[in-house]
Amino acid sequence: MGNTLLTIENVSKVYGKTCVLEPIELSMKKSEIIALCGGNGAGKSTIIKMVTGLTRPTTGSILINNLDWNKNRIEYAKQLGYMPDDFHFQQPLSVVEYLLFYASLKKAEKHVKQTLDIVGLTEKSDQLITKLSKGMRQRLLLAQAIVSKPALVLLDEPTNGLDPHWVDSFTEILLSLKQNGQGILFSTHNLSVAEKVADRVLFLKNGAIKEELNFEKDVPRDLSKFYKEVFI
Ligand SMILES: Nc1ncnc2c1ncn2[C@@H]1O[C@H](COP(=O)(O)OP(=O)(O)OP(=O)(O)O)[C@@H](O)[C@H]1O
Repeated sequence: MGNTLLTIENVSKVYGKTCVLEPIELSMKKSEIIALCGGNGAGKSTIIKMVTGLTRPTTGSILINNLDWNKNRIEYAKQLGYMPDDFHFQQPLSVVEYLLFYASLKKAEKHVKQTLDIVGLTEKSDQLITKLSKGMRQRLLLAQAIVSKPALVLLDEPTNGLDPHWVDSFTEILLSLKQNGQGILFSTHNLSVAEKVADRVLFLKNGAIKEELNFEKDVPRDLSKFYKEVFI
């Protein structure tokens, strides 16, 4: 259990009469990066939202650092940072005010300046968040997810809207989080990002994990070829 960060056991999700996620099992180590890939509606966001605690699983259990959301939500929440796939900023806050607010929830105000620097938003600190471009919004959402240096970083489609420079920087940011001992579970349609950073890639289809590639076991990193052969 010592090196285990996340344990997902027999977790499924049913909405009404529709099963959108078959029971899955996943054990993730500290410092591990896992990418969830698969077509639209495959179940990637559902998994991530269940790990955050925002959506409850229909069956099964999820533990982060051996903590159970059902038993201690506050300690559970402290373990994670979450970047949603879409978020519409409505509050009349500046970039730095927004990040300070989220940082204060986790007593991480001292990391705000450094985090704005990491995501390249220092110069935009005083800009209203409602006036940010899509890519800048994404970078602010990433900042919000990593500012408290959580043990587990959950990112839903983090590279959506990022320009090529920031896609590259994003991969570097993830690798530096890994170096810090943080684990990352993220969903992506960007197979080259998954290839570059992930230790493991899980391929989902119709609410089930169909394939898993473990790069630690020397699988060649050509996901687009693999994806075409298996999924199209
Ligand atoms: N609140 C909900 N009520 C009913 N069905 C839902 C709800 N949220 C998601 N679903 C369904 O669950 C399935 C999986 O959705 P999910 O958002 O997890 O897919 P995804 O793999 O993240 O897709 P995408 O790549 O399009 O973001 C879809 O069929 C979706 O319609």
